[in-house]
Order: sequence, then C-alpha cells, then structure tokens
Amino acid sequence: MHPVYVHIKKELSPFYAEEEASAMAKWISSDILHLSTLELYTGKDMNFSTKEWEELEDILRRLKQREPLQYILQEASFCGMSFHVEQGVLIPRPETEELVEWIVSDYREAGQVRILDIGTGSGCIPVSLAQLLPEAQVSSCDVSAEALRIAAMNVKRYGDKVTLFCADILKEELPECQVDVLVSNPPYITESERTDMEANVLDWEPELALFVPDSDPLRFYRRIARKGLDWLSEGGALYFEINRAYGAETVRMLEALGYRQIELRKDLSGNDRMIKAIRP
Ligand SMILES: C[S@@+](CC[C@H](N)C(=O)[O-])C[C@H]1O[C@@H](n2cnc3c(N)ncnc32)[C@H](O)[C@@H]1O
Repeated sequence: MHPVYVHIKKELSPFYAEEEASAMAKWISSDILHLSTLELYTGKDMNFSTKEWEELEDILRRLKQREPLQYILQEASFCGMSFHVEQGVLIPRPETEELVEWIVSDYREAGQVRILDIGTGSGCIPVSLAQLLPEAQVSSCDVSAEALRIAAMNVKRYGDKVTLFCADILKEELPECQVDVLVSNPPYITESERTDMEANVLDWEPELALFVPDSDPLRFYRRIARKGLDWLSEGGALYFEINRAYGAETVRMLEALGYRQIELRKDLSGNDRMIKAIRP
C-alpha cells in the first residue's frame, strides 16, 4: 500500500477499529490526496503540496477528536443524494432512508400528494421525498434556526422544491394545515440511553436532535399523532422513525388515538424502527 495510506492508518489506529481506520485512510488518500486506486496499491510517490499535507494533518487531528467524517467533509449521502451537513444538524442515517423508501413505494403513483415532515434537520427527508415524488408538495419544519439554515442550502441544491418553516411542534399554537402524509424522525433517545452512545455522536451531534426525557419517551410521537387527527386528510398516513425499544408502546399509543392499519416495521438490522398508521 502507498506509504501515505500506511501513515494515516497508523495515526488513526489507536482511535478507531481496524476496519474503520482502513476505510478512513482509503477515503483521505483518494478524496483529499487524489490518489488513484492503482497509486493507492502500488505508488510510492510522496509528492504532495504543502496545502495537501496541511489539510491531511488537520483532518487527522479532527478525526482523533472523534469528529464525524461527515462534519469534516461537510457532506453526507442519503438516498443516493449528497447533503450539506454541519455540526448543527443530525447526520442522516441509513434507517431514515428506509423510512423514505417506504413512503415513496406507497405514493409513487399518487400524483399531487401533500407531505409535511416534522424535524427537518439537514432536510434529508423532505428533499429526498420531493426528488423521488416529483409531483408531491413537500413542506418541513424545525424549531432549530441552525437546522433550517442548513436545510435551506440542501433545498436550494435540489431545485427549491420544499417549503421550510420554523415551528416548535410541542407548543400549543401551530399553523393550520391539511396534508396527506405526516412524516417525522423526531428526537427519540432517552436520557438513560446516553451511556450506550459513542463519543462521535454524544460530543458532536446536536442534543436538540437526539434526546427526550426518560419520563416521556413518546412525547413527540403523541403530539404529532394528536395533531395528525386534525391535519391529515381522509385516509392520510403518519410515518414515524422510532426508538427500537418503544415499538409496542408507540403502536398502543396510536391505537388509543384511533389510528388504523398500524404497521410496525424492522430496519435492515432487524430492529423495530418504523411505523405507519392511517388516520381514523
Ligand atoms: C432526529 S433529528 C432528525 C433530523 C432529520 N429529519 C433526519 O432524519 O436526519 C430531529 C429533528 O427535530 C428537531 N426538533 C427537536 N425538537 C423540536 C420541536 N420541538 N419542534 C420541531 N422540531 C424539533 C431537531 O432540531 C432535529 O432537527
């Protein structure tokens, strides 16, 4: 392997598992230092510019502090698209792609469906839905001004097809709306689950996007489902990404509100992760 790859991997090995350190070393060698695959495996030339060496040292310093690669790159991939991300927003996760795929498969033939996403973050859900369901009218809200600023960059990047607005979903006063689909990946990690979390999430991703109190883990789901009784059209559907520990409880809460055809799905890792329910 190229000596720069060996150097990067050696630097990162005390901080990351073998596989992760190798993947990062490959990524830095190809994307930052522009080595071709052939050079990566056979090259020996260390003719990098001062700027490239400085950039490499900066990236290694940040990675050693467990800063997520996506924040360093300011890019995250989601549903085959590339999203601008910064520390103020959650890095989009593969589980959320599965939620988007579920909605797309249900509404592919539906034409002008109205969709509201709650908790925009980077805008990955609404922007992907607007791209994959070209006739849909998609809007999305967040309480975080920083999230809305970053989401606006992604909305612009993909053709300005999503309406963003600021709203605190937990507050009483909310604008009136009528939609066919409500979707949300709200904060769902309980405070007591903090201890199981990796430093790269805990130290870097926004608390506002992650946590709910132990005393009320379903607070966002209950609130959105209650609003859904007014906001959803006849036959309209709710789609949630959920905490895998609360699948059964979330189903019971939706049943108690009268929702029908409730479907709990597992993600690719086999965890309860998504719920769909139809407005009563
Ligand atoms: C788990 S993140 C999801 C972000 C994005 N949808 C995704 O899937 O990557 C939850 C989002 O909900 C937002 N949020 C937290 N509390 C909120 C509230 N009371 N009202 C509206 N949005 C809120 C956070 O700012 C954050 O962007």
